[in-house]
Amino acid sequence: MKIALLGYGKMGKTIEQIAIQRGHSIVIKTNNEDYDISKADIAIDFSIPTAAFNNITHCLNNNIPVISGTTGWLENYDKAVALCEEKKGAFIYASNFSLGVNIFFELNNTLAKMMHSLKEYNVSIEEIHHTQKLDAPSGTAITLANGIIKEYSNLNGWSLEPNKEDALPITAKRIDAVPGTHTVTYQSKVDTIDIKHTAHSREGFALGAVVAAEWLLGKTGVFSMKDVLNIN
Ligand SMILES: NC(=O)C1=CN([C@@H]2O[C@H](COP(=O)(O)OP(=O)(O)OC[C@H]3O[C@@H](n4cnc5c(N)ncnc54)[C@H](OP(=O)(O)O)[C@@H]3O)[C@@H](O)[C@H]2O)C=CC1
Ligand SMILES: O=C(O)C1=N[C@H](C(=O)O)C[C@H](O)C1
Repeated sequence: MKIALLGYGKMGKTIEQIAIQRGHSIVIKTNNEDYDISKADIAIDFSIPTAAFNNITHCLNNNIPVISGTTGWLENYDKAVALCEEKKGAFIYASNFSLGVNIFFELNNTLAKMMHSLKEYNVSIEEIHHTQKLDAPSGTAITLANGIIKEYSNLNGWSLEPNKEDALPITAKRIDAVPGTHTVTYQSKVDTIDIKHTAHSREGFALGAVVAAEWLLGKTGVFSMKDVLNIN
């Protein structure tokens, strides 16, 4: 595949290495909006929250399938979906492309189904990332929170404030070069249940994005990593 890398930062560079190892070529690598997308078979956007939606719409308007891993732009997700459907294009967004985190999402959903009626446990999320991260909480933490909130009728959303009524608390920590650690905790007076995913590098995210691009090429529609990984 001829791949356009929209965003050539930490993730763009890791994706480049893995894509080349898997026999693909990189025809565009850019850190701005000045590129000729018609040269590419598919685009992979790992840019910044304020640029992702423009990159995605530019691809869809030019009939180029697009993968986006950029977080912090989801207020425009429904518009991206509508445009993809209108143009009969192909689009995947995932807050986290790694296989391990997508399994962790399923564990989180199952655990929330088991815990929601046990009122002695309080649920919370902690995420830890490197200090260069622009958004908080992480996209992955938001996906985890949504998986929990849909099981809890007393939770109306999530909050970075610790004691907000009706909200699932998320703590976001920024430490040195941490690639991404997520912990979901259920705490009672007598015990604690934690489930935790720790990324050791960016390779898992990058491999998942390339696998998603390979899977998406030739398809039409809006998909998720559950489709790519054939989960459920
Ligand atoms: N879904 C997943 O699995 C993962 C998602 N992410 C997300 O991916 C995004 C990128 O992460 P990361 O690579 O670590 O961040 P970086 O800051 O290292 O890279 C982002 C790059 O985007 C560039 N950029 C700025 N404006 C544009 C534009 N208009 N078009 C294209 N590129 C642009 C930046 O350039 P400049 O520095 O010049 O501004 C920078 O090089 C983040 O939102 C992060 O949360 C990260 C890891 C995994
Ligand atoms: O910015 C990052 O680095 C990461 N961002 C994603 C997120 O916001 O969840 C995925 C991963 O945790 C790394």
